[in-house]
Amino acid sequence: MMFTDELQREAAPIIDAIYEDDFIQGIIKGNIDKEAIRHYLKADHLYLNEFAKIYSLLIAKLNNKEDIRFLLDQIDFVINGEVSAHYTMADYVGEDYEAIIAGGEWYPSSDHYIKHMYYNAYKYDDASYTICAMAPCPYVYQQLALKIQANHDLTDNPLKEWVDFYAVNMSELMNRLNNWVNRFAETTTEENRDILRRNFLESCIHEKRFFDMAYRQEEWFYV
Ligand SMILES: Cc1ncc(CO)c(N)n1
Repeated sequence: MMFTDELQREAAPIIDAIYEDDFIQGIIKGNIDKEAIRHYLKADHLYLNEFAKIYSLLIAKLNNKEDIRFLLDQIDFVINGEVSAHYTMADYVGEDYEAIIAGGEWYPSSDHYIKHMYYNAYKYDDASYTICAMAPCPYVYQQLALKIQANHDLTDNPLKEWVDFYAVNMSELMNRLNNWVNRFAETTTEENRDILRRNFLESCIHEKRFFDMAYRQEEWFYV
């Protein structure tokens, strides 16, 4: 079994728990509180901006021109492509997207997630540590979308296009990220593999907390 297969096997219970949580169950039913979606968009717009910037830190760790070209394409996808998934959510809320995301911030759970990725990008020279912290972003969404599609008919669900987007757009990225990590994992120490494993599983938990953050409309200060 490849190292990343082991990671994904260990992540399965976390993804199952996310699937059962209120945010995803609300997506499945097509009746999630619009305030939860507004809060999600406020946070996720900023999260994706940082995700794109962290890709640029990864580029500095790579030498292969084709790998660098791929990450440049991923920066474009995150900034200009994934916004279509956000537009689906804005349509559900019934408000202008730019108006919704205005005033967003790194709420506590999103702040922790973003800094987990940056910490690894600045601490380690090898890209694999950062990639393991970033990989649950596409992987968890892909697995949730595929599980929703397999278990539910979303024909009349106003958030169907959000699910469909993540079911189809993550495969090439996951293959590339997995290849990078597996190549490094084959030659590094068990101690370093444990760091990679923890980075990946912590980010799966960060994904769970991000959805919960949106559902609870988490803020820094309750006054
Ligand atoms: C927090 C978060 N994780 C993953 C994705 C999927 O790209 C996203 N848009 N936001």
